Amino acid sequence: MTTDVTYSTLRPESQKSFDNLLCLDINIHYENFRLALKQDIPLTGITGIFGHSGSGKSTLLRAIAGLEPKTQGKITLANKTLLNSNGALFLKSEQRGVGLVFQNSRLFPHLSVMKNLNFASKRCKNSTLTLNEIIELTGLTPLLNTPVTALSGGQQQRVALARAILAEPQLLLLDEPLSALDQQSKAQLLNLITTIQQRLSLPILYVSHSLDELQQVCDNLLVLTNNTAIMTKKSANEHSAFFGNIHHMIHQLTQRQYQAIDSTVQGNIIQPQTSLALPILSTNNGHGLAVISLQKQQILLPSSQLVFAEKITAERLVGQPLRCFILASDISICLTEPHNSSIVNQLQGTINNIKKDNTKVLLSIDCDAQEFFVSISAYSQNKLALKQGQSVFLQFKASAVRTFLN
Ligand SMILES: Nc1ncnc2c1ncn2[C@@H]1O[C@H](COP(=O)(O)OP(=O)(O)OP(=O)(O)O)[C@@H](O)[C@H]1O
Repeated sequence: MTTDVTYSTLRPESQKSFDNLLCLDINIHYENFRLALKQDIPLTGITGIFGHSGSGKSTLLRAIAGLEPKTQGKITLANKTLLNSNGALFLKSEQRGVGLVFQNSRLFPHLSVMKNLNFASKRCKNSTLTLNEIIELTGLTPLLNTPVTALSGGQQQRVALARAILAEPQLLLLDEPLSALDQQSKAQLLNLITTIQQRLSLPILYVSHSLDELQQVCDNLLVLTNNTAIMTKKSANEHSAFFGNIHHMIHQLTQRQYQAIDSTVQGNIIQPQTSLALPILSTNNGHGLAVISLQKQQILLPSSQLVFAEKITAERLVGQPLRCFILASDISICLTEPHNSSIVNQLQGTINNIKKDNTKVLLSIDCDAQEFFVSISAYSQNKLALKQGQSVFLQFKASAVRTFLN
């Protein structure tokens, strides 16, 4: 059976400003797989690429990097044509201005860190940063004489990142860069990736099948899915729904899991959840709990969840947005304000929408203009006679508020 994957966005040509866009209009066909993608991606911040295993994430990065000779169509990067198969133009990988870091760092194993970097810097110069500045930025100074085979996975990935940015790419592609690392190294490397993006104003495309990871660092999300029922719909909105702000896209994916679509739909790809980026009011309320703020209400979570931003002092964390998520299954509903409960988070909200899926119900609830998702059984919905427009209380433990570290 051929897996036919078609992605499209329908923005009128006249409304495009190409200067700051990666424009993709491509077709890649293997014996059992076809990827068709029309999508413009802004060249700002970090864009996550998410999807099922086999949905074409790595193939897409390879096509952009010029490593996929079967790519048909057109790719332009800020007005520079990388590929135009009609005009028989296929820029070589090294001419594209695109850096690529894979899951495995692919360094020269017989050389030290410094020799790996020297080798790269002989072939390409970075006019913004010196080699020393890149070494400092990536925290490699103490490791320069170490053979790369003696480095941990996280350290090897830092060398791979340093090597990639030495070439001063216009776009950096990261293909599952954290997948071989432990949790602490993952958190450190995510910090480094964000720092690199900001210091160099370098747009990054970041492939991962970990939504937690993407939620932590991405501004936008492109979702690839071989869900032909969704992707072949004619409406422009349906198509553009697959690219957008990270939090919005996670909410879109959450809602889609409760839509009765035809049998071609593949299994669920995320756990239904509320994705948040809320300002920190306090890093510790005196009881080991941090406080983040909705407009009028507050959410408590374990202070230990703030470790992600470990280099920043507690005072500087206050006012910064914290990215976190709460699984829909971790929130319960109460009709009256719960006064005698050990559960620390109790938010008042209004039911916006109710979606049913056999025995499960997904409630979309507005709390201070923030959308929350709550999944309960159809039995509970009946018992409480929940209706659209009804005022309710959401309850969840501090530990239900998760960041990437949780
Ligand atoms: N050179 C190739 N020849 C034939 N089929 C290929 C080739 N490269 C990839 N494919 C097929 O293309 C499909 C997409 O593969 P790809 O590696 O891009 O998916 P992915 O989304 O990155 O998956 P994963 O998350 O598992 O890494 C798969 O079905 C794969 O078998």
